[in-house]
Amino acid sequence: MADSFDLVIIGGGNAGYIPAIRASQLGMKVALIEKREGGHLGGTCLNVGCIPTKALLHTASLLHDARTAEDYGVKIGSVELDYPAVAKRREQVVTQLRRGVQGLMKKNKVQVYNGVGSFIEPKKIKVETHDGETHELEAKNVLISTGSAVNSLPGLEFDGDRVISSDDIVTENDDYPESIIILGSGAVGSEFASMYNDFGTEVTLVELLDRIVPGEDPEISAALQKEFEGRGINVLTSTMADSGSLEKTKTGVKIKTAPAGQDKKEGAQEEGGSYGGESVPAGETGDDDGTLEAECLLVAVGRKTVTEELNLDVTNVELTEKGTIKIDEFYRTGEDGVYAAGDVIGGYWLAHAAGHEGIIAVEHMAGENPMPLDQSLVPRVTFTRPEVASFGLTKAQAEDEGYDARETKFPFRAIGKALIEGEPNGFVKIVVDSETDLILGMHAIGPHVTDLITEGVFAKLVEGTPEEMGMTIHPHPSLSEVMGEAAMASEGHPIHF
Ligand SMILES: Cc1cc2nc3c(=O)[nH]c(=O)nc-3n(C[C@H](O)[C@H](O)[C@H](O)COP(=O)(O)OP(=O)(O)OC[C@H]3O[C@@H](n4cnc5c(N)ncnc54)[C@H](O)[C@@H]3O)c2cc1C
Ligand SMILES: NC(=O)c1ccc[n+]([C@@H]2O[C@H](COP(=O)([O-])OP(=O)(O)OC[C@H]3O[C@@H](n4cnc5c(N)ncnc54)[C@H](O)[C@@H]3O)[C@@H](O)[C@H]2O)c1
Repeated sequence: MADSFDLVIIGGGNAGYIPAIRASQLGMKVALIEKREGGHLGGTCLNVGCIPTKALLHTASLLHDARTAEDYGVKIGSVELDYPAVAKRREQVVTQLRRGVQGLMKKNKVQVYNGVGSFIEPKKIKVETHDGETHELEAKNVLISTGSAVNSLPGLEFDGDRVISSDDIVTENDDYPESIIILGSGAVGSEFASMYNDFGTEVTLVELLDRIVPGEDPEISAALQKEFEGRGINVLTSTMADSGSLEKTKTGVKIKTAPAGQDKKEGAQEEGGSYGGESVPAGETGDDDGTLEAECLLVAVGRKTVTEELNLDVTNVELTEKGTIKIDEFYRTGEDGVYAAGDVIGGYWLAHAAGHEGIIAVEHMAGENPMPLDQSLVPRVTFTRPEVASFGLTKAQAEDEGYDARETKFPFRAIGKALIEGEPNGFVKIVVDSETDLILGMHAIGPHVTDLITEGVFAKLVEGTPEEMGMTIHPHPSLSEVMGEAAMASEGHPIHF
């Protein structure tokens, strides 16, 4: 006999377990299916994404602080990285959070199944467990949240040793490379470039487009590149790696690179680019024999959606050409009562976006009246040193959309706390509609901007103006003062610059 549920969710990442909790709060009987071995919930983000990477980046940041401690009058002596201990701590953090999510499922009476979920019929789901058991679940509604997985390029297939993915880095327990070539400078490529550079690894960052973090404001890309190069990272933009030339040697890899042709760049912009989408194949290079050599090659050119095991053919769920599931503003697919959220639908491939999308989907199922997600309110964050954060439109994008936009920039070097913390580089930009004085976007690089950006998002959410942000009293001395100053600068009266 099939078990019956108000909602069956396939995929236990942010777009799955978070809406499971919300659905339970709304009185639904919920089942959550997760295929990861060990039944670990939390998806990419908790197991191989946000959390383990940020744990590693925290160590990188501590290393940097320890190496520069003498500038602040603290003598530490020799500073060394104990990688097995770093990996152990990373795992402790991940394990503790996994337990937390498991506990939340229990608390919210969500029935968790560990196995592969697939459609038998649009409202009948099969779970095949790893030890060969099968369960059938009847569902009034289904939420597909099967997420995304690492994606390589033809000729650069992952081998876990010389040609590696982000999954390999965050599950490595013993060692880290002395040198690395990183293909792709989106969030994955740039964060690992920053981390390995702090670890002491020799890093070459190769980007097909003409600037790194190409999804960000061009001035942010230029500022990050300057910081990276100042730290000794070899940054190659407008550069194409020839996958056919890959050679695995006794000690590592060799690959040829050449200037990227315009056609390839356009392909990358259309199909991939930072924050989601499909990657473009690494093509042939020209005559220039710019051979790169390193211990390993990280391919970080975007991810692919996971839908193969779902047996979508028995439903009216449709896929786009890029393999993402087609949805409407409430995340309804083409099949009545079947919704989809998270990386599997494309858009911003970010954990916080995934969770919000899933919540809107289940609130809609429950007959609540959720507001559709405003994409311009999704903060985009990159945890490099220095950090990058943004939301909404750049000035150029705003003008393309017909706004009479004005842009103002305020530097961190005019903020006392930034000097105290030894982080004077960076700035916050605010883009405003000159006609209405409403905020259209913010773009920031510098200390803790991944935290600071939320103030701007909230101001935009409540249709606040820079005038009101400027009137908000920011504690002194704090980094948050940069937000108030940027807002006052937008009104033509910054105080400290
Ligand atoms: C290295 C890295 C770092 C990142 N850092 C950040 C960050 O700092 N901040 C941020 O916002 N985002 C970050 N992201 C992106 C973030 O991880 C994703 O946007 C987020 O995990 C998407 O959540 P999701 O639930 O849609 O998909 P996923 O997290 O991919 O979860 C999908 C789940 O579904 C399961 N599944 C798939 N098919 C089936 C099936 N048929 N049956 C049962 N289960 C199935 C999978 O095992 C998986 O657990 C990072 C990503 C990577 C790779
Ligand atoms: N801090 C965060 O929020 C965070 C961290 C990591 C990952 N993520 C998410 O995970 C997803 C995957 O990240 P990603 O960085 O792998 O993908 P991405 O799409 O963000 O960036 C891929 C980059 O690779 C470049 N590229 C494509 N083909 C190339 C080639 N052949 N050679 C060189 N460069 C090439 C693209 O131009 C682009 O800059 C993203 O959507 C991102 O939002 C988020």
